[in-house]
Amino acid sequence: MFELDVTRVQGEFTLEVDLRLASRGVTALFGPSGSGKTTLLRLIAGLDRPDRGRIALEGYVLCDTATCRFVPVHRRRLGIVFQEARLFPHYSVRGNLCYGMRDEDPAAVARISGLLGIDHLLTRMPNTLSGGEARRVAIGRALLSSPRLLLLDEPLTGLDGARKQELLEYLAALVRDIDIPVIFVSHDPQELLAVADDLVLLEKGQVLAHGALNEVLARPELMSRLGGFDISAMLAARCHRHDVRRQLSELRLSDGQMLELPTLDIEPGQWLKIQVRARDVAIALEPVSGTSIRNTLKATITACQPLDDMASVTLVMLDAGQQTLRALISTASCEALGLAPGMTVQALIRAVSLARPAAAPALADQEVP
Ligand SMILES: Nc1ncnc2c1ncn2[C@@H]1O[C@H](COP(=O)(O)OP(=O)(O)OP(=O)(O)O)[C@@H](O)[C@H]1O
Repeated sequence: MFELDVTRVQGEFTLEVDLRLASRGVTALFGPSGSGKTTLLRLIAGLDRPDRGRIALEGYVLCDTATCRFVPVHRRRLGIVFQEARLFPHYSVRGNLCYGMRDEDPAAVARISGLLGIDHLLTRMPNTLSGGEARRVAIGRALLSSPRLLLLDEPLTGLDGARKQELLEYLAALVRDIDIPVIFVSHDPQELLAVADDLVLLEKGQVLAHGALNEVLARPELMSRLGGFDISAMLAARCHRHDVRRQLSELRLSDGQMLELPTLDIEPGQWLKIQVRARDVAIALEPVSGTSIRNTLKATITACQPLDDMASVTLVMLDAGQQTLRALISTASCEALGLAPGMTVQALIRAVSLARPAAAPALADQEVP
């Protein structure tokens, strides 16, 4: 477990955070500009000291003001990747990758460079690399130093669309392969949806919410604070087949229900997560015909909750084959249909609204529901 219980005052601003993060997986730090993300990252890295508090990783204390313990940045064994790659210009890519390794381990270099797609760059010098390639090398170097924790501070910022997408794909695959906690700071909801397991929402130096990404995204009281996220659900589904003529992919949920969406680049048989935005889900009491909506899922209502900041809109929580789905409908419709927990309804979802989060990889076996 990664324990963070720190306070730091900077002028008018106070960061006050008390968090327990998982030992594995990606925790996204999200919050508006000035909410304290960088301040927190600098405390974890050991670039600044808290005024009060303790930071411990798997019981190893990095900092504790009560006992005056402070492990300096170079002895924390953290992998840190900033917005800019900061490679050593006089070392080759291989030299950069091996820089922080205690003993050179060709098998580890081969594994990480394979995962990051930089095998062909190993003899090149940093000034010959593109921005995206240099970031991949920086991430590889951070990982090969056998860190206890990986800190990624907006590692994709400033890359153009194609390079960003490419690096996101490598990153999404990589973070599933490593066995240390990863803290990922980003302003971009699509990046976080692709790589994060958990989300910490910061505001004015305080933790407003912390939990599994899917659960935090579903909390109606956070809707206005989550900016670009929208309320959504992530459904795990298996690619059943592709219909080339109609340019659609058919997916099946674990209970056998089917979804159709524009063709996905995934092999039949593979599992993946699909983002379903609550505002793209409508509800009917009975199966409907004569509609353009291609997807109908039978679901049970588990809760109906008007939004705190918009009472004319109700969030309906649904259970579809033991997966949570959400629908945002008008409170007037909710009342007119008499919707209530326990009712079985039809959730209608437009095919074109369904999306696989950018670069989200196929699910690993242990993630399949
Ligand atoms: N040295 C300092 N002295 C006084 N205030 C500071 C100092 N450094 C940062 N702050 C303030 O602390 C607050 C948190 O800043 P921080 O950089 O952690 O935010 P952030 O969430 O990373 O923002 P961004 O998304 O814009 O990078 C801001 O109000 C900032 O002005």
